[in-house]
Amino acid sequence: MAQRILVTGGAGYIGSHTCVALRQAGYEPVIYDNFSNASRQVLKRLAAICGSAPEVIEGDVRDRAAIETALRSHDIRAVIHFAALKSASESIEMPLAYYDNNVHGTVQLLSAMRACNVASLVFSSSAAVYGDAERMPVREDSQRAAQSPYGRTKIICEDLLSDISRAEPGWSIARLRYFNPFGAHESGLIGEDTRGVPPNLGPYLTQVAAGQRVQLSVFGGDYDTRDGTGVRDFIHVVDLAEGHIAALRKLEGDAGLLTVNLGTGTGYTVLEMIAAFAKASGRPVPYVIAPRRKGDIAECYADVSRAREMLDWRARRGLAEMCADAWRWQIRNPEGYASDPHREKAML
Ligand SMILES: O=c1ccn([C@@H]2O[C@H](COP(=O)(O)OP(=O)(O)O[C@H]3O[C@H](CO)[C@H](O)[C@H](O)[C@H]3O)[C@@H](O)[C@H]2O)c(=O)[nH]1
Repeated sequence: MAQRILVTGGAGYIGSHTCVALRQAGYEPVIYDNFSNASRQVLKRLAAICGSAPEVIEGDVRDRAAIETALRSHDIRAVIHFAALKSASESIEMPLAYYDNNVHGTVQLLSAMRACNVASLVFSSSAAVYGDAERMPVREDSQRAAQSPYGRTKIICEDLLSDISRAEPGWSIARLRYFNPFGAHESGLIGEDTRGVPPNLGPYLTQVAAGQRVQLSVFGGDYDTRDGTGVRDFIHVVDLAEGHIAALRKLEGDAGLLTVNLGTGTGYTVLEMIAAFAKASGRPVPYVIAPRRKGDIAECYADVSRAREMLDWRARRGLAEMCADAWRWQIRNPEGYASDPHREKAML
């Protein structure tokens, strides 16, 4: 029987793509999600892609008893822990919610896992832990210095995981530091469903190209980069999802603690992203250069050598594919998962 993997936050953007990758790799994902920032529609879409929907448990990661029940009743072997709040800017306004969901949630999850003898964990960390790193591409052993409460919750969880793995050697833990996910599954059935004003470049760009927003504000045109705008490592969400399978496989072999960047190793500027997206969509992307955004850094892209060596994984999809897939998702789902149900029926 396929090994069952509990995927907290499995109905979210990266989580849903990881459920597809898990099925393709012969695992059985069990989604654990409180749907606070995800749609139940994703389940139908996963069924259309995978042949059947994964099992779903509606629950909160801060509910230790509910996680224990989920782990025991589904004979779970490992956990991929996505469930968290993820907006750096929002975290500045509401730090307590971030510490509660991200740190307290992880403590509860780990306690439940220990009680149930489930000792294999893939943890969602972020390039946000690096802050304004001195050297690019940034290596895993760079100093961490987060710029936001969100980034600090990730550092605290990373430290918690290293302390636990030192104290209790039975654990197998991968801390994966994601760079900037973009794109969607090639089917156009699952993608990033942003509620309200998108805080990140990818969905904002997509909505401007679709005519849902008038123009993009480019935050800062005077950085010390090749065209003055910020540089980031945009990674196709399906590549990112596949990185989790590589990590899971690695954990099956060795106990211990791994920390790995999941990026492409290539940085693109905001203006390069705009040009690539305009090309992929065939639509103009009006923009204006605006003041720098508070807390932003000039550039951040990954050193990917450890991912290659330790996980035998690398990103395979390029910028054009990322943009084309994001655009397909957008035009098929102009309102995200809340799009017209008749239209949805026609798609499935
Ligand atoms: O409307 C926008 C949105 C973004 N940007 C620019 O686009 C780049 C990327 O910004 P994002 O908000 O998309 O992503 P960040 O790199 O700021 O942060 C994201 O990636 C980080 C990891 O690198 C963390 O995970 C963080 O939580 C997540 O929001 C930055 O130069 C930003 O200034 C714009 O110019 N206009």
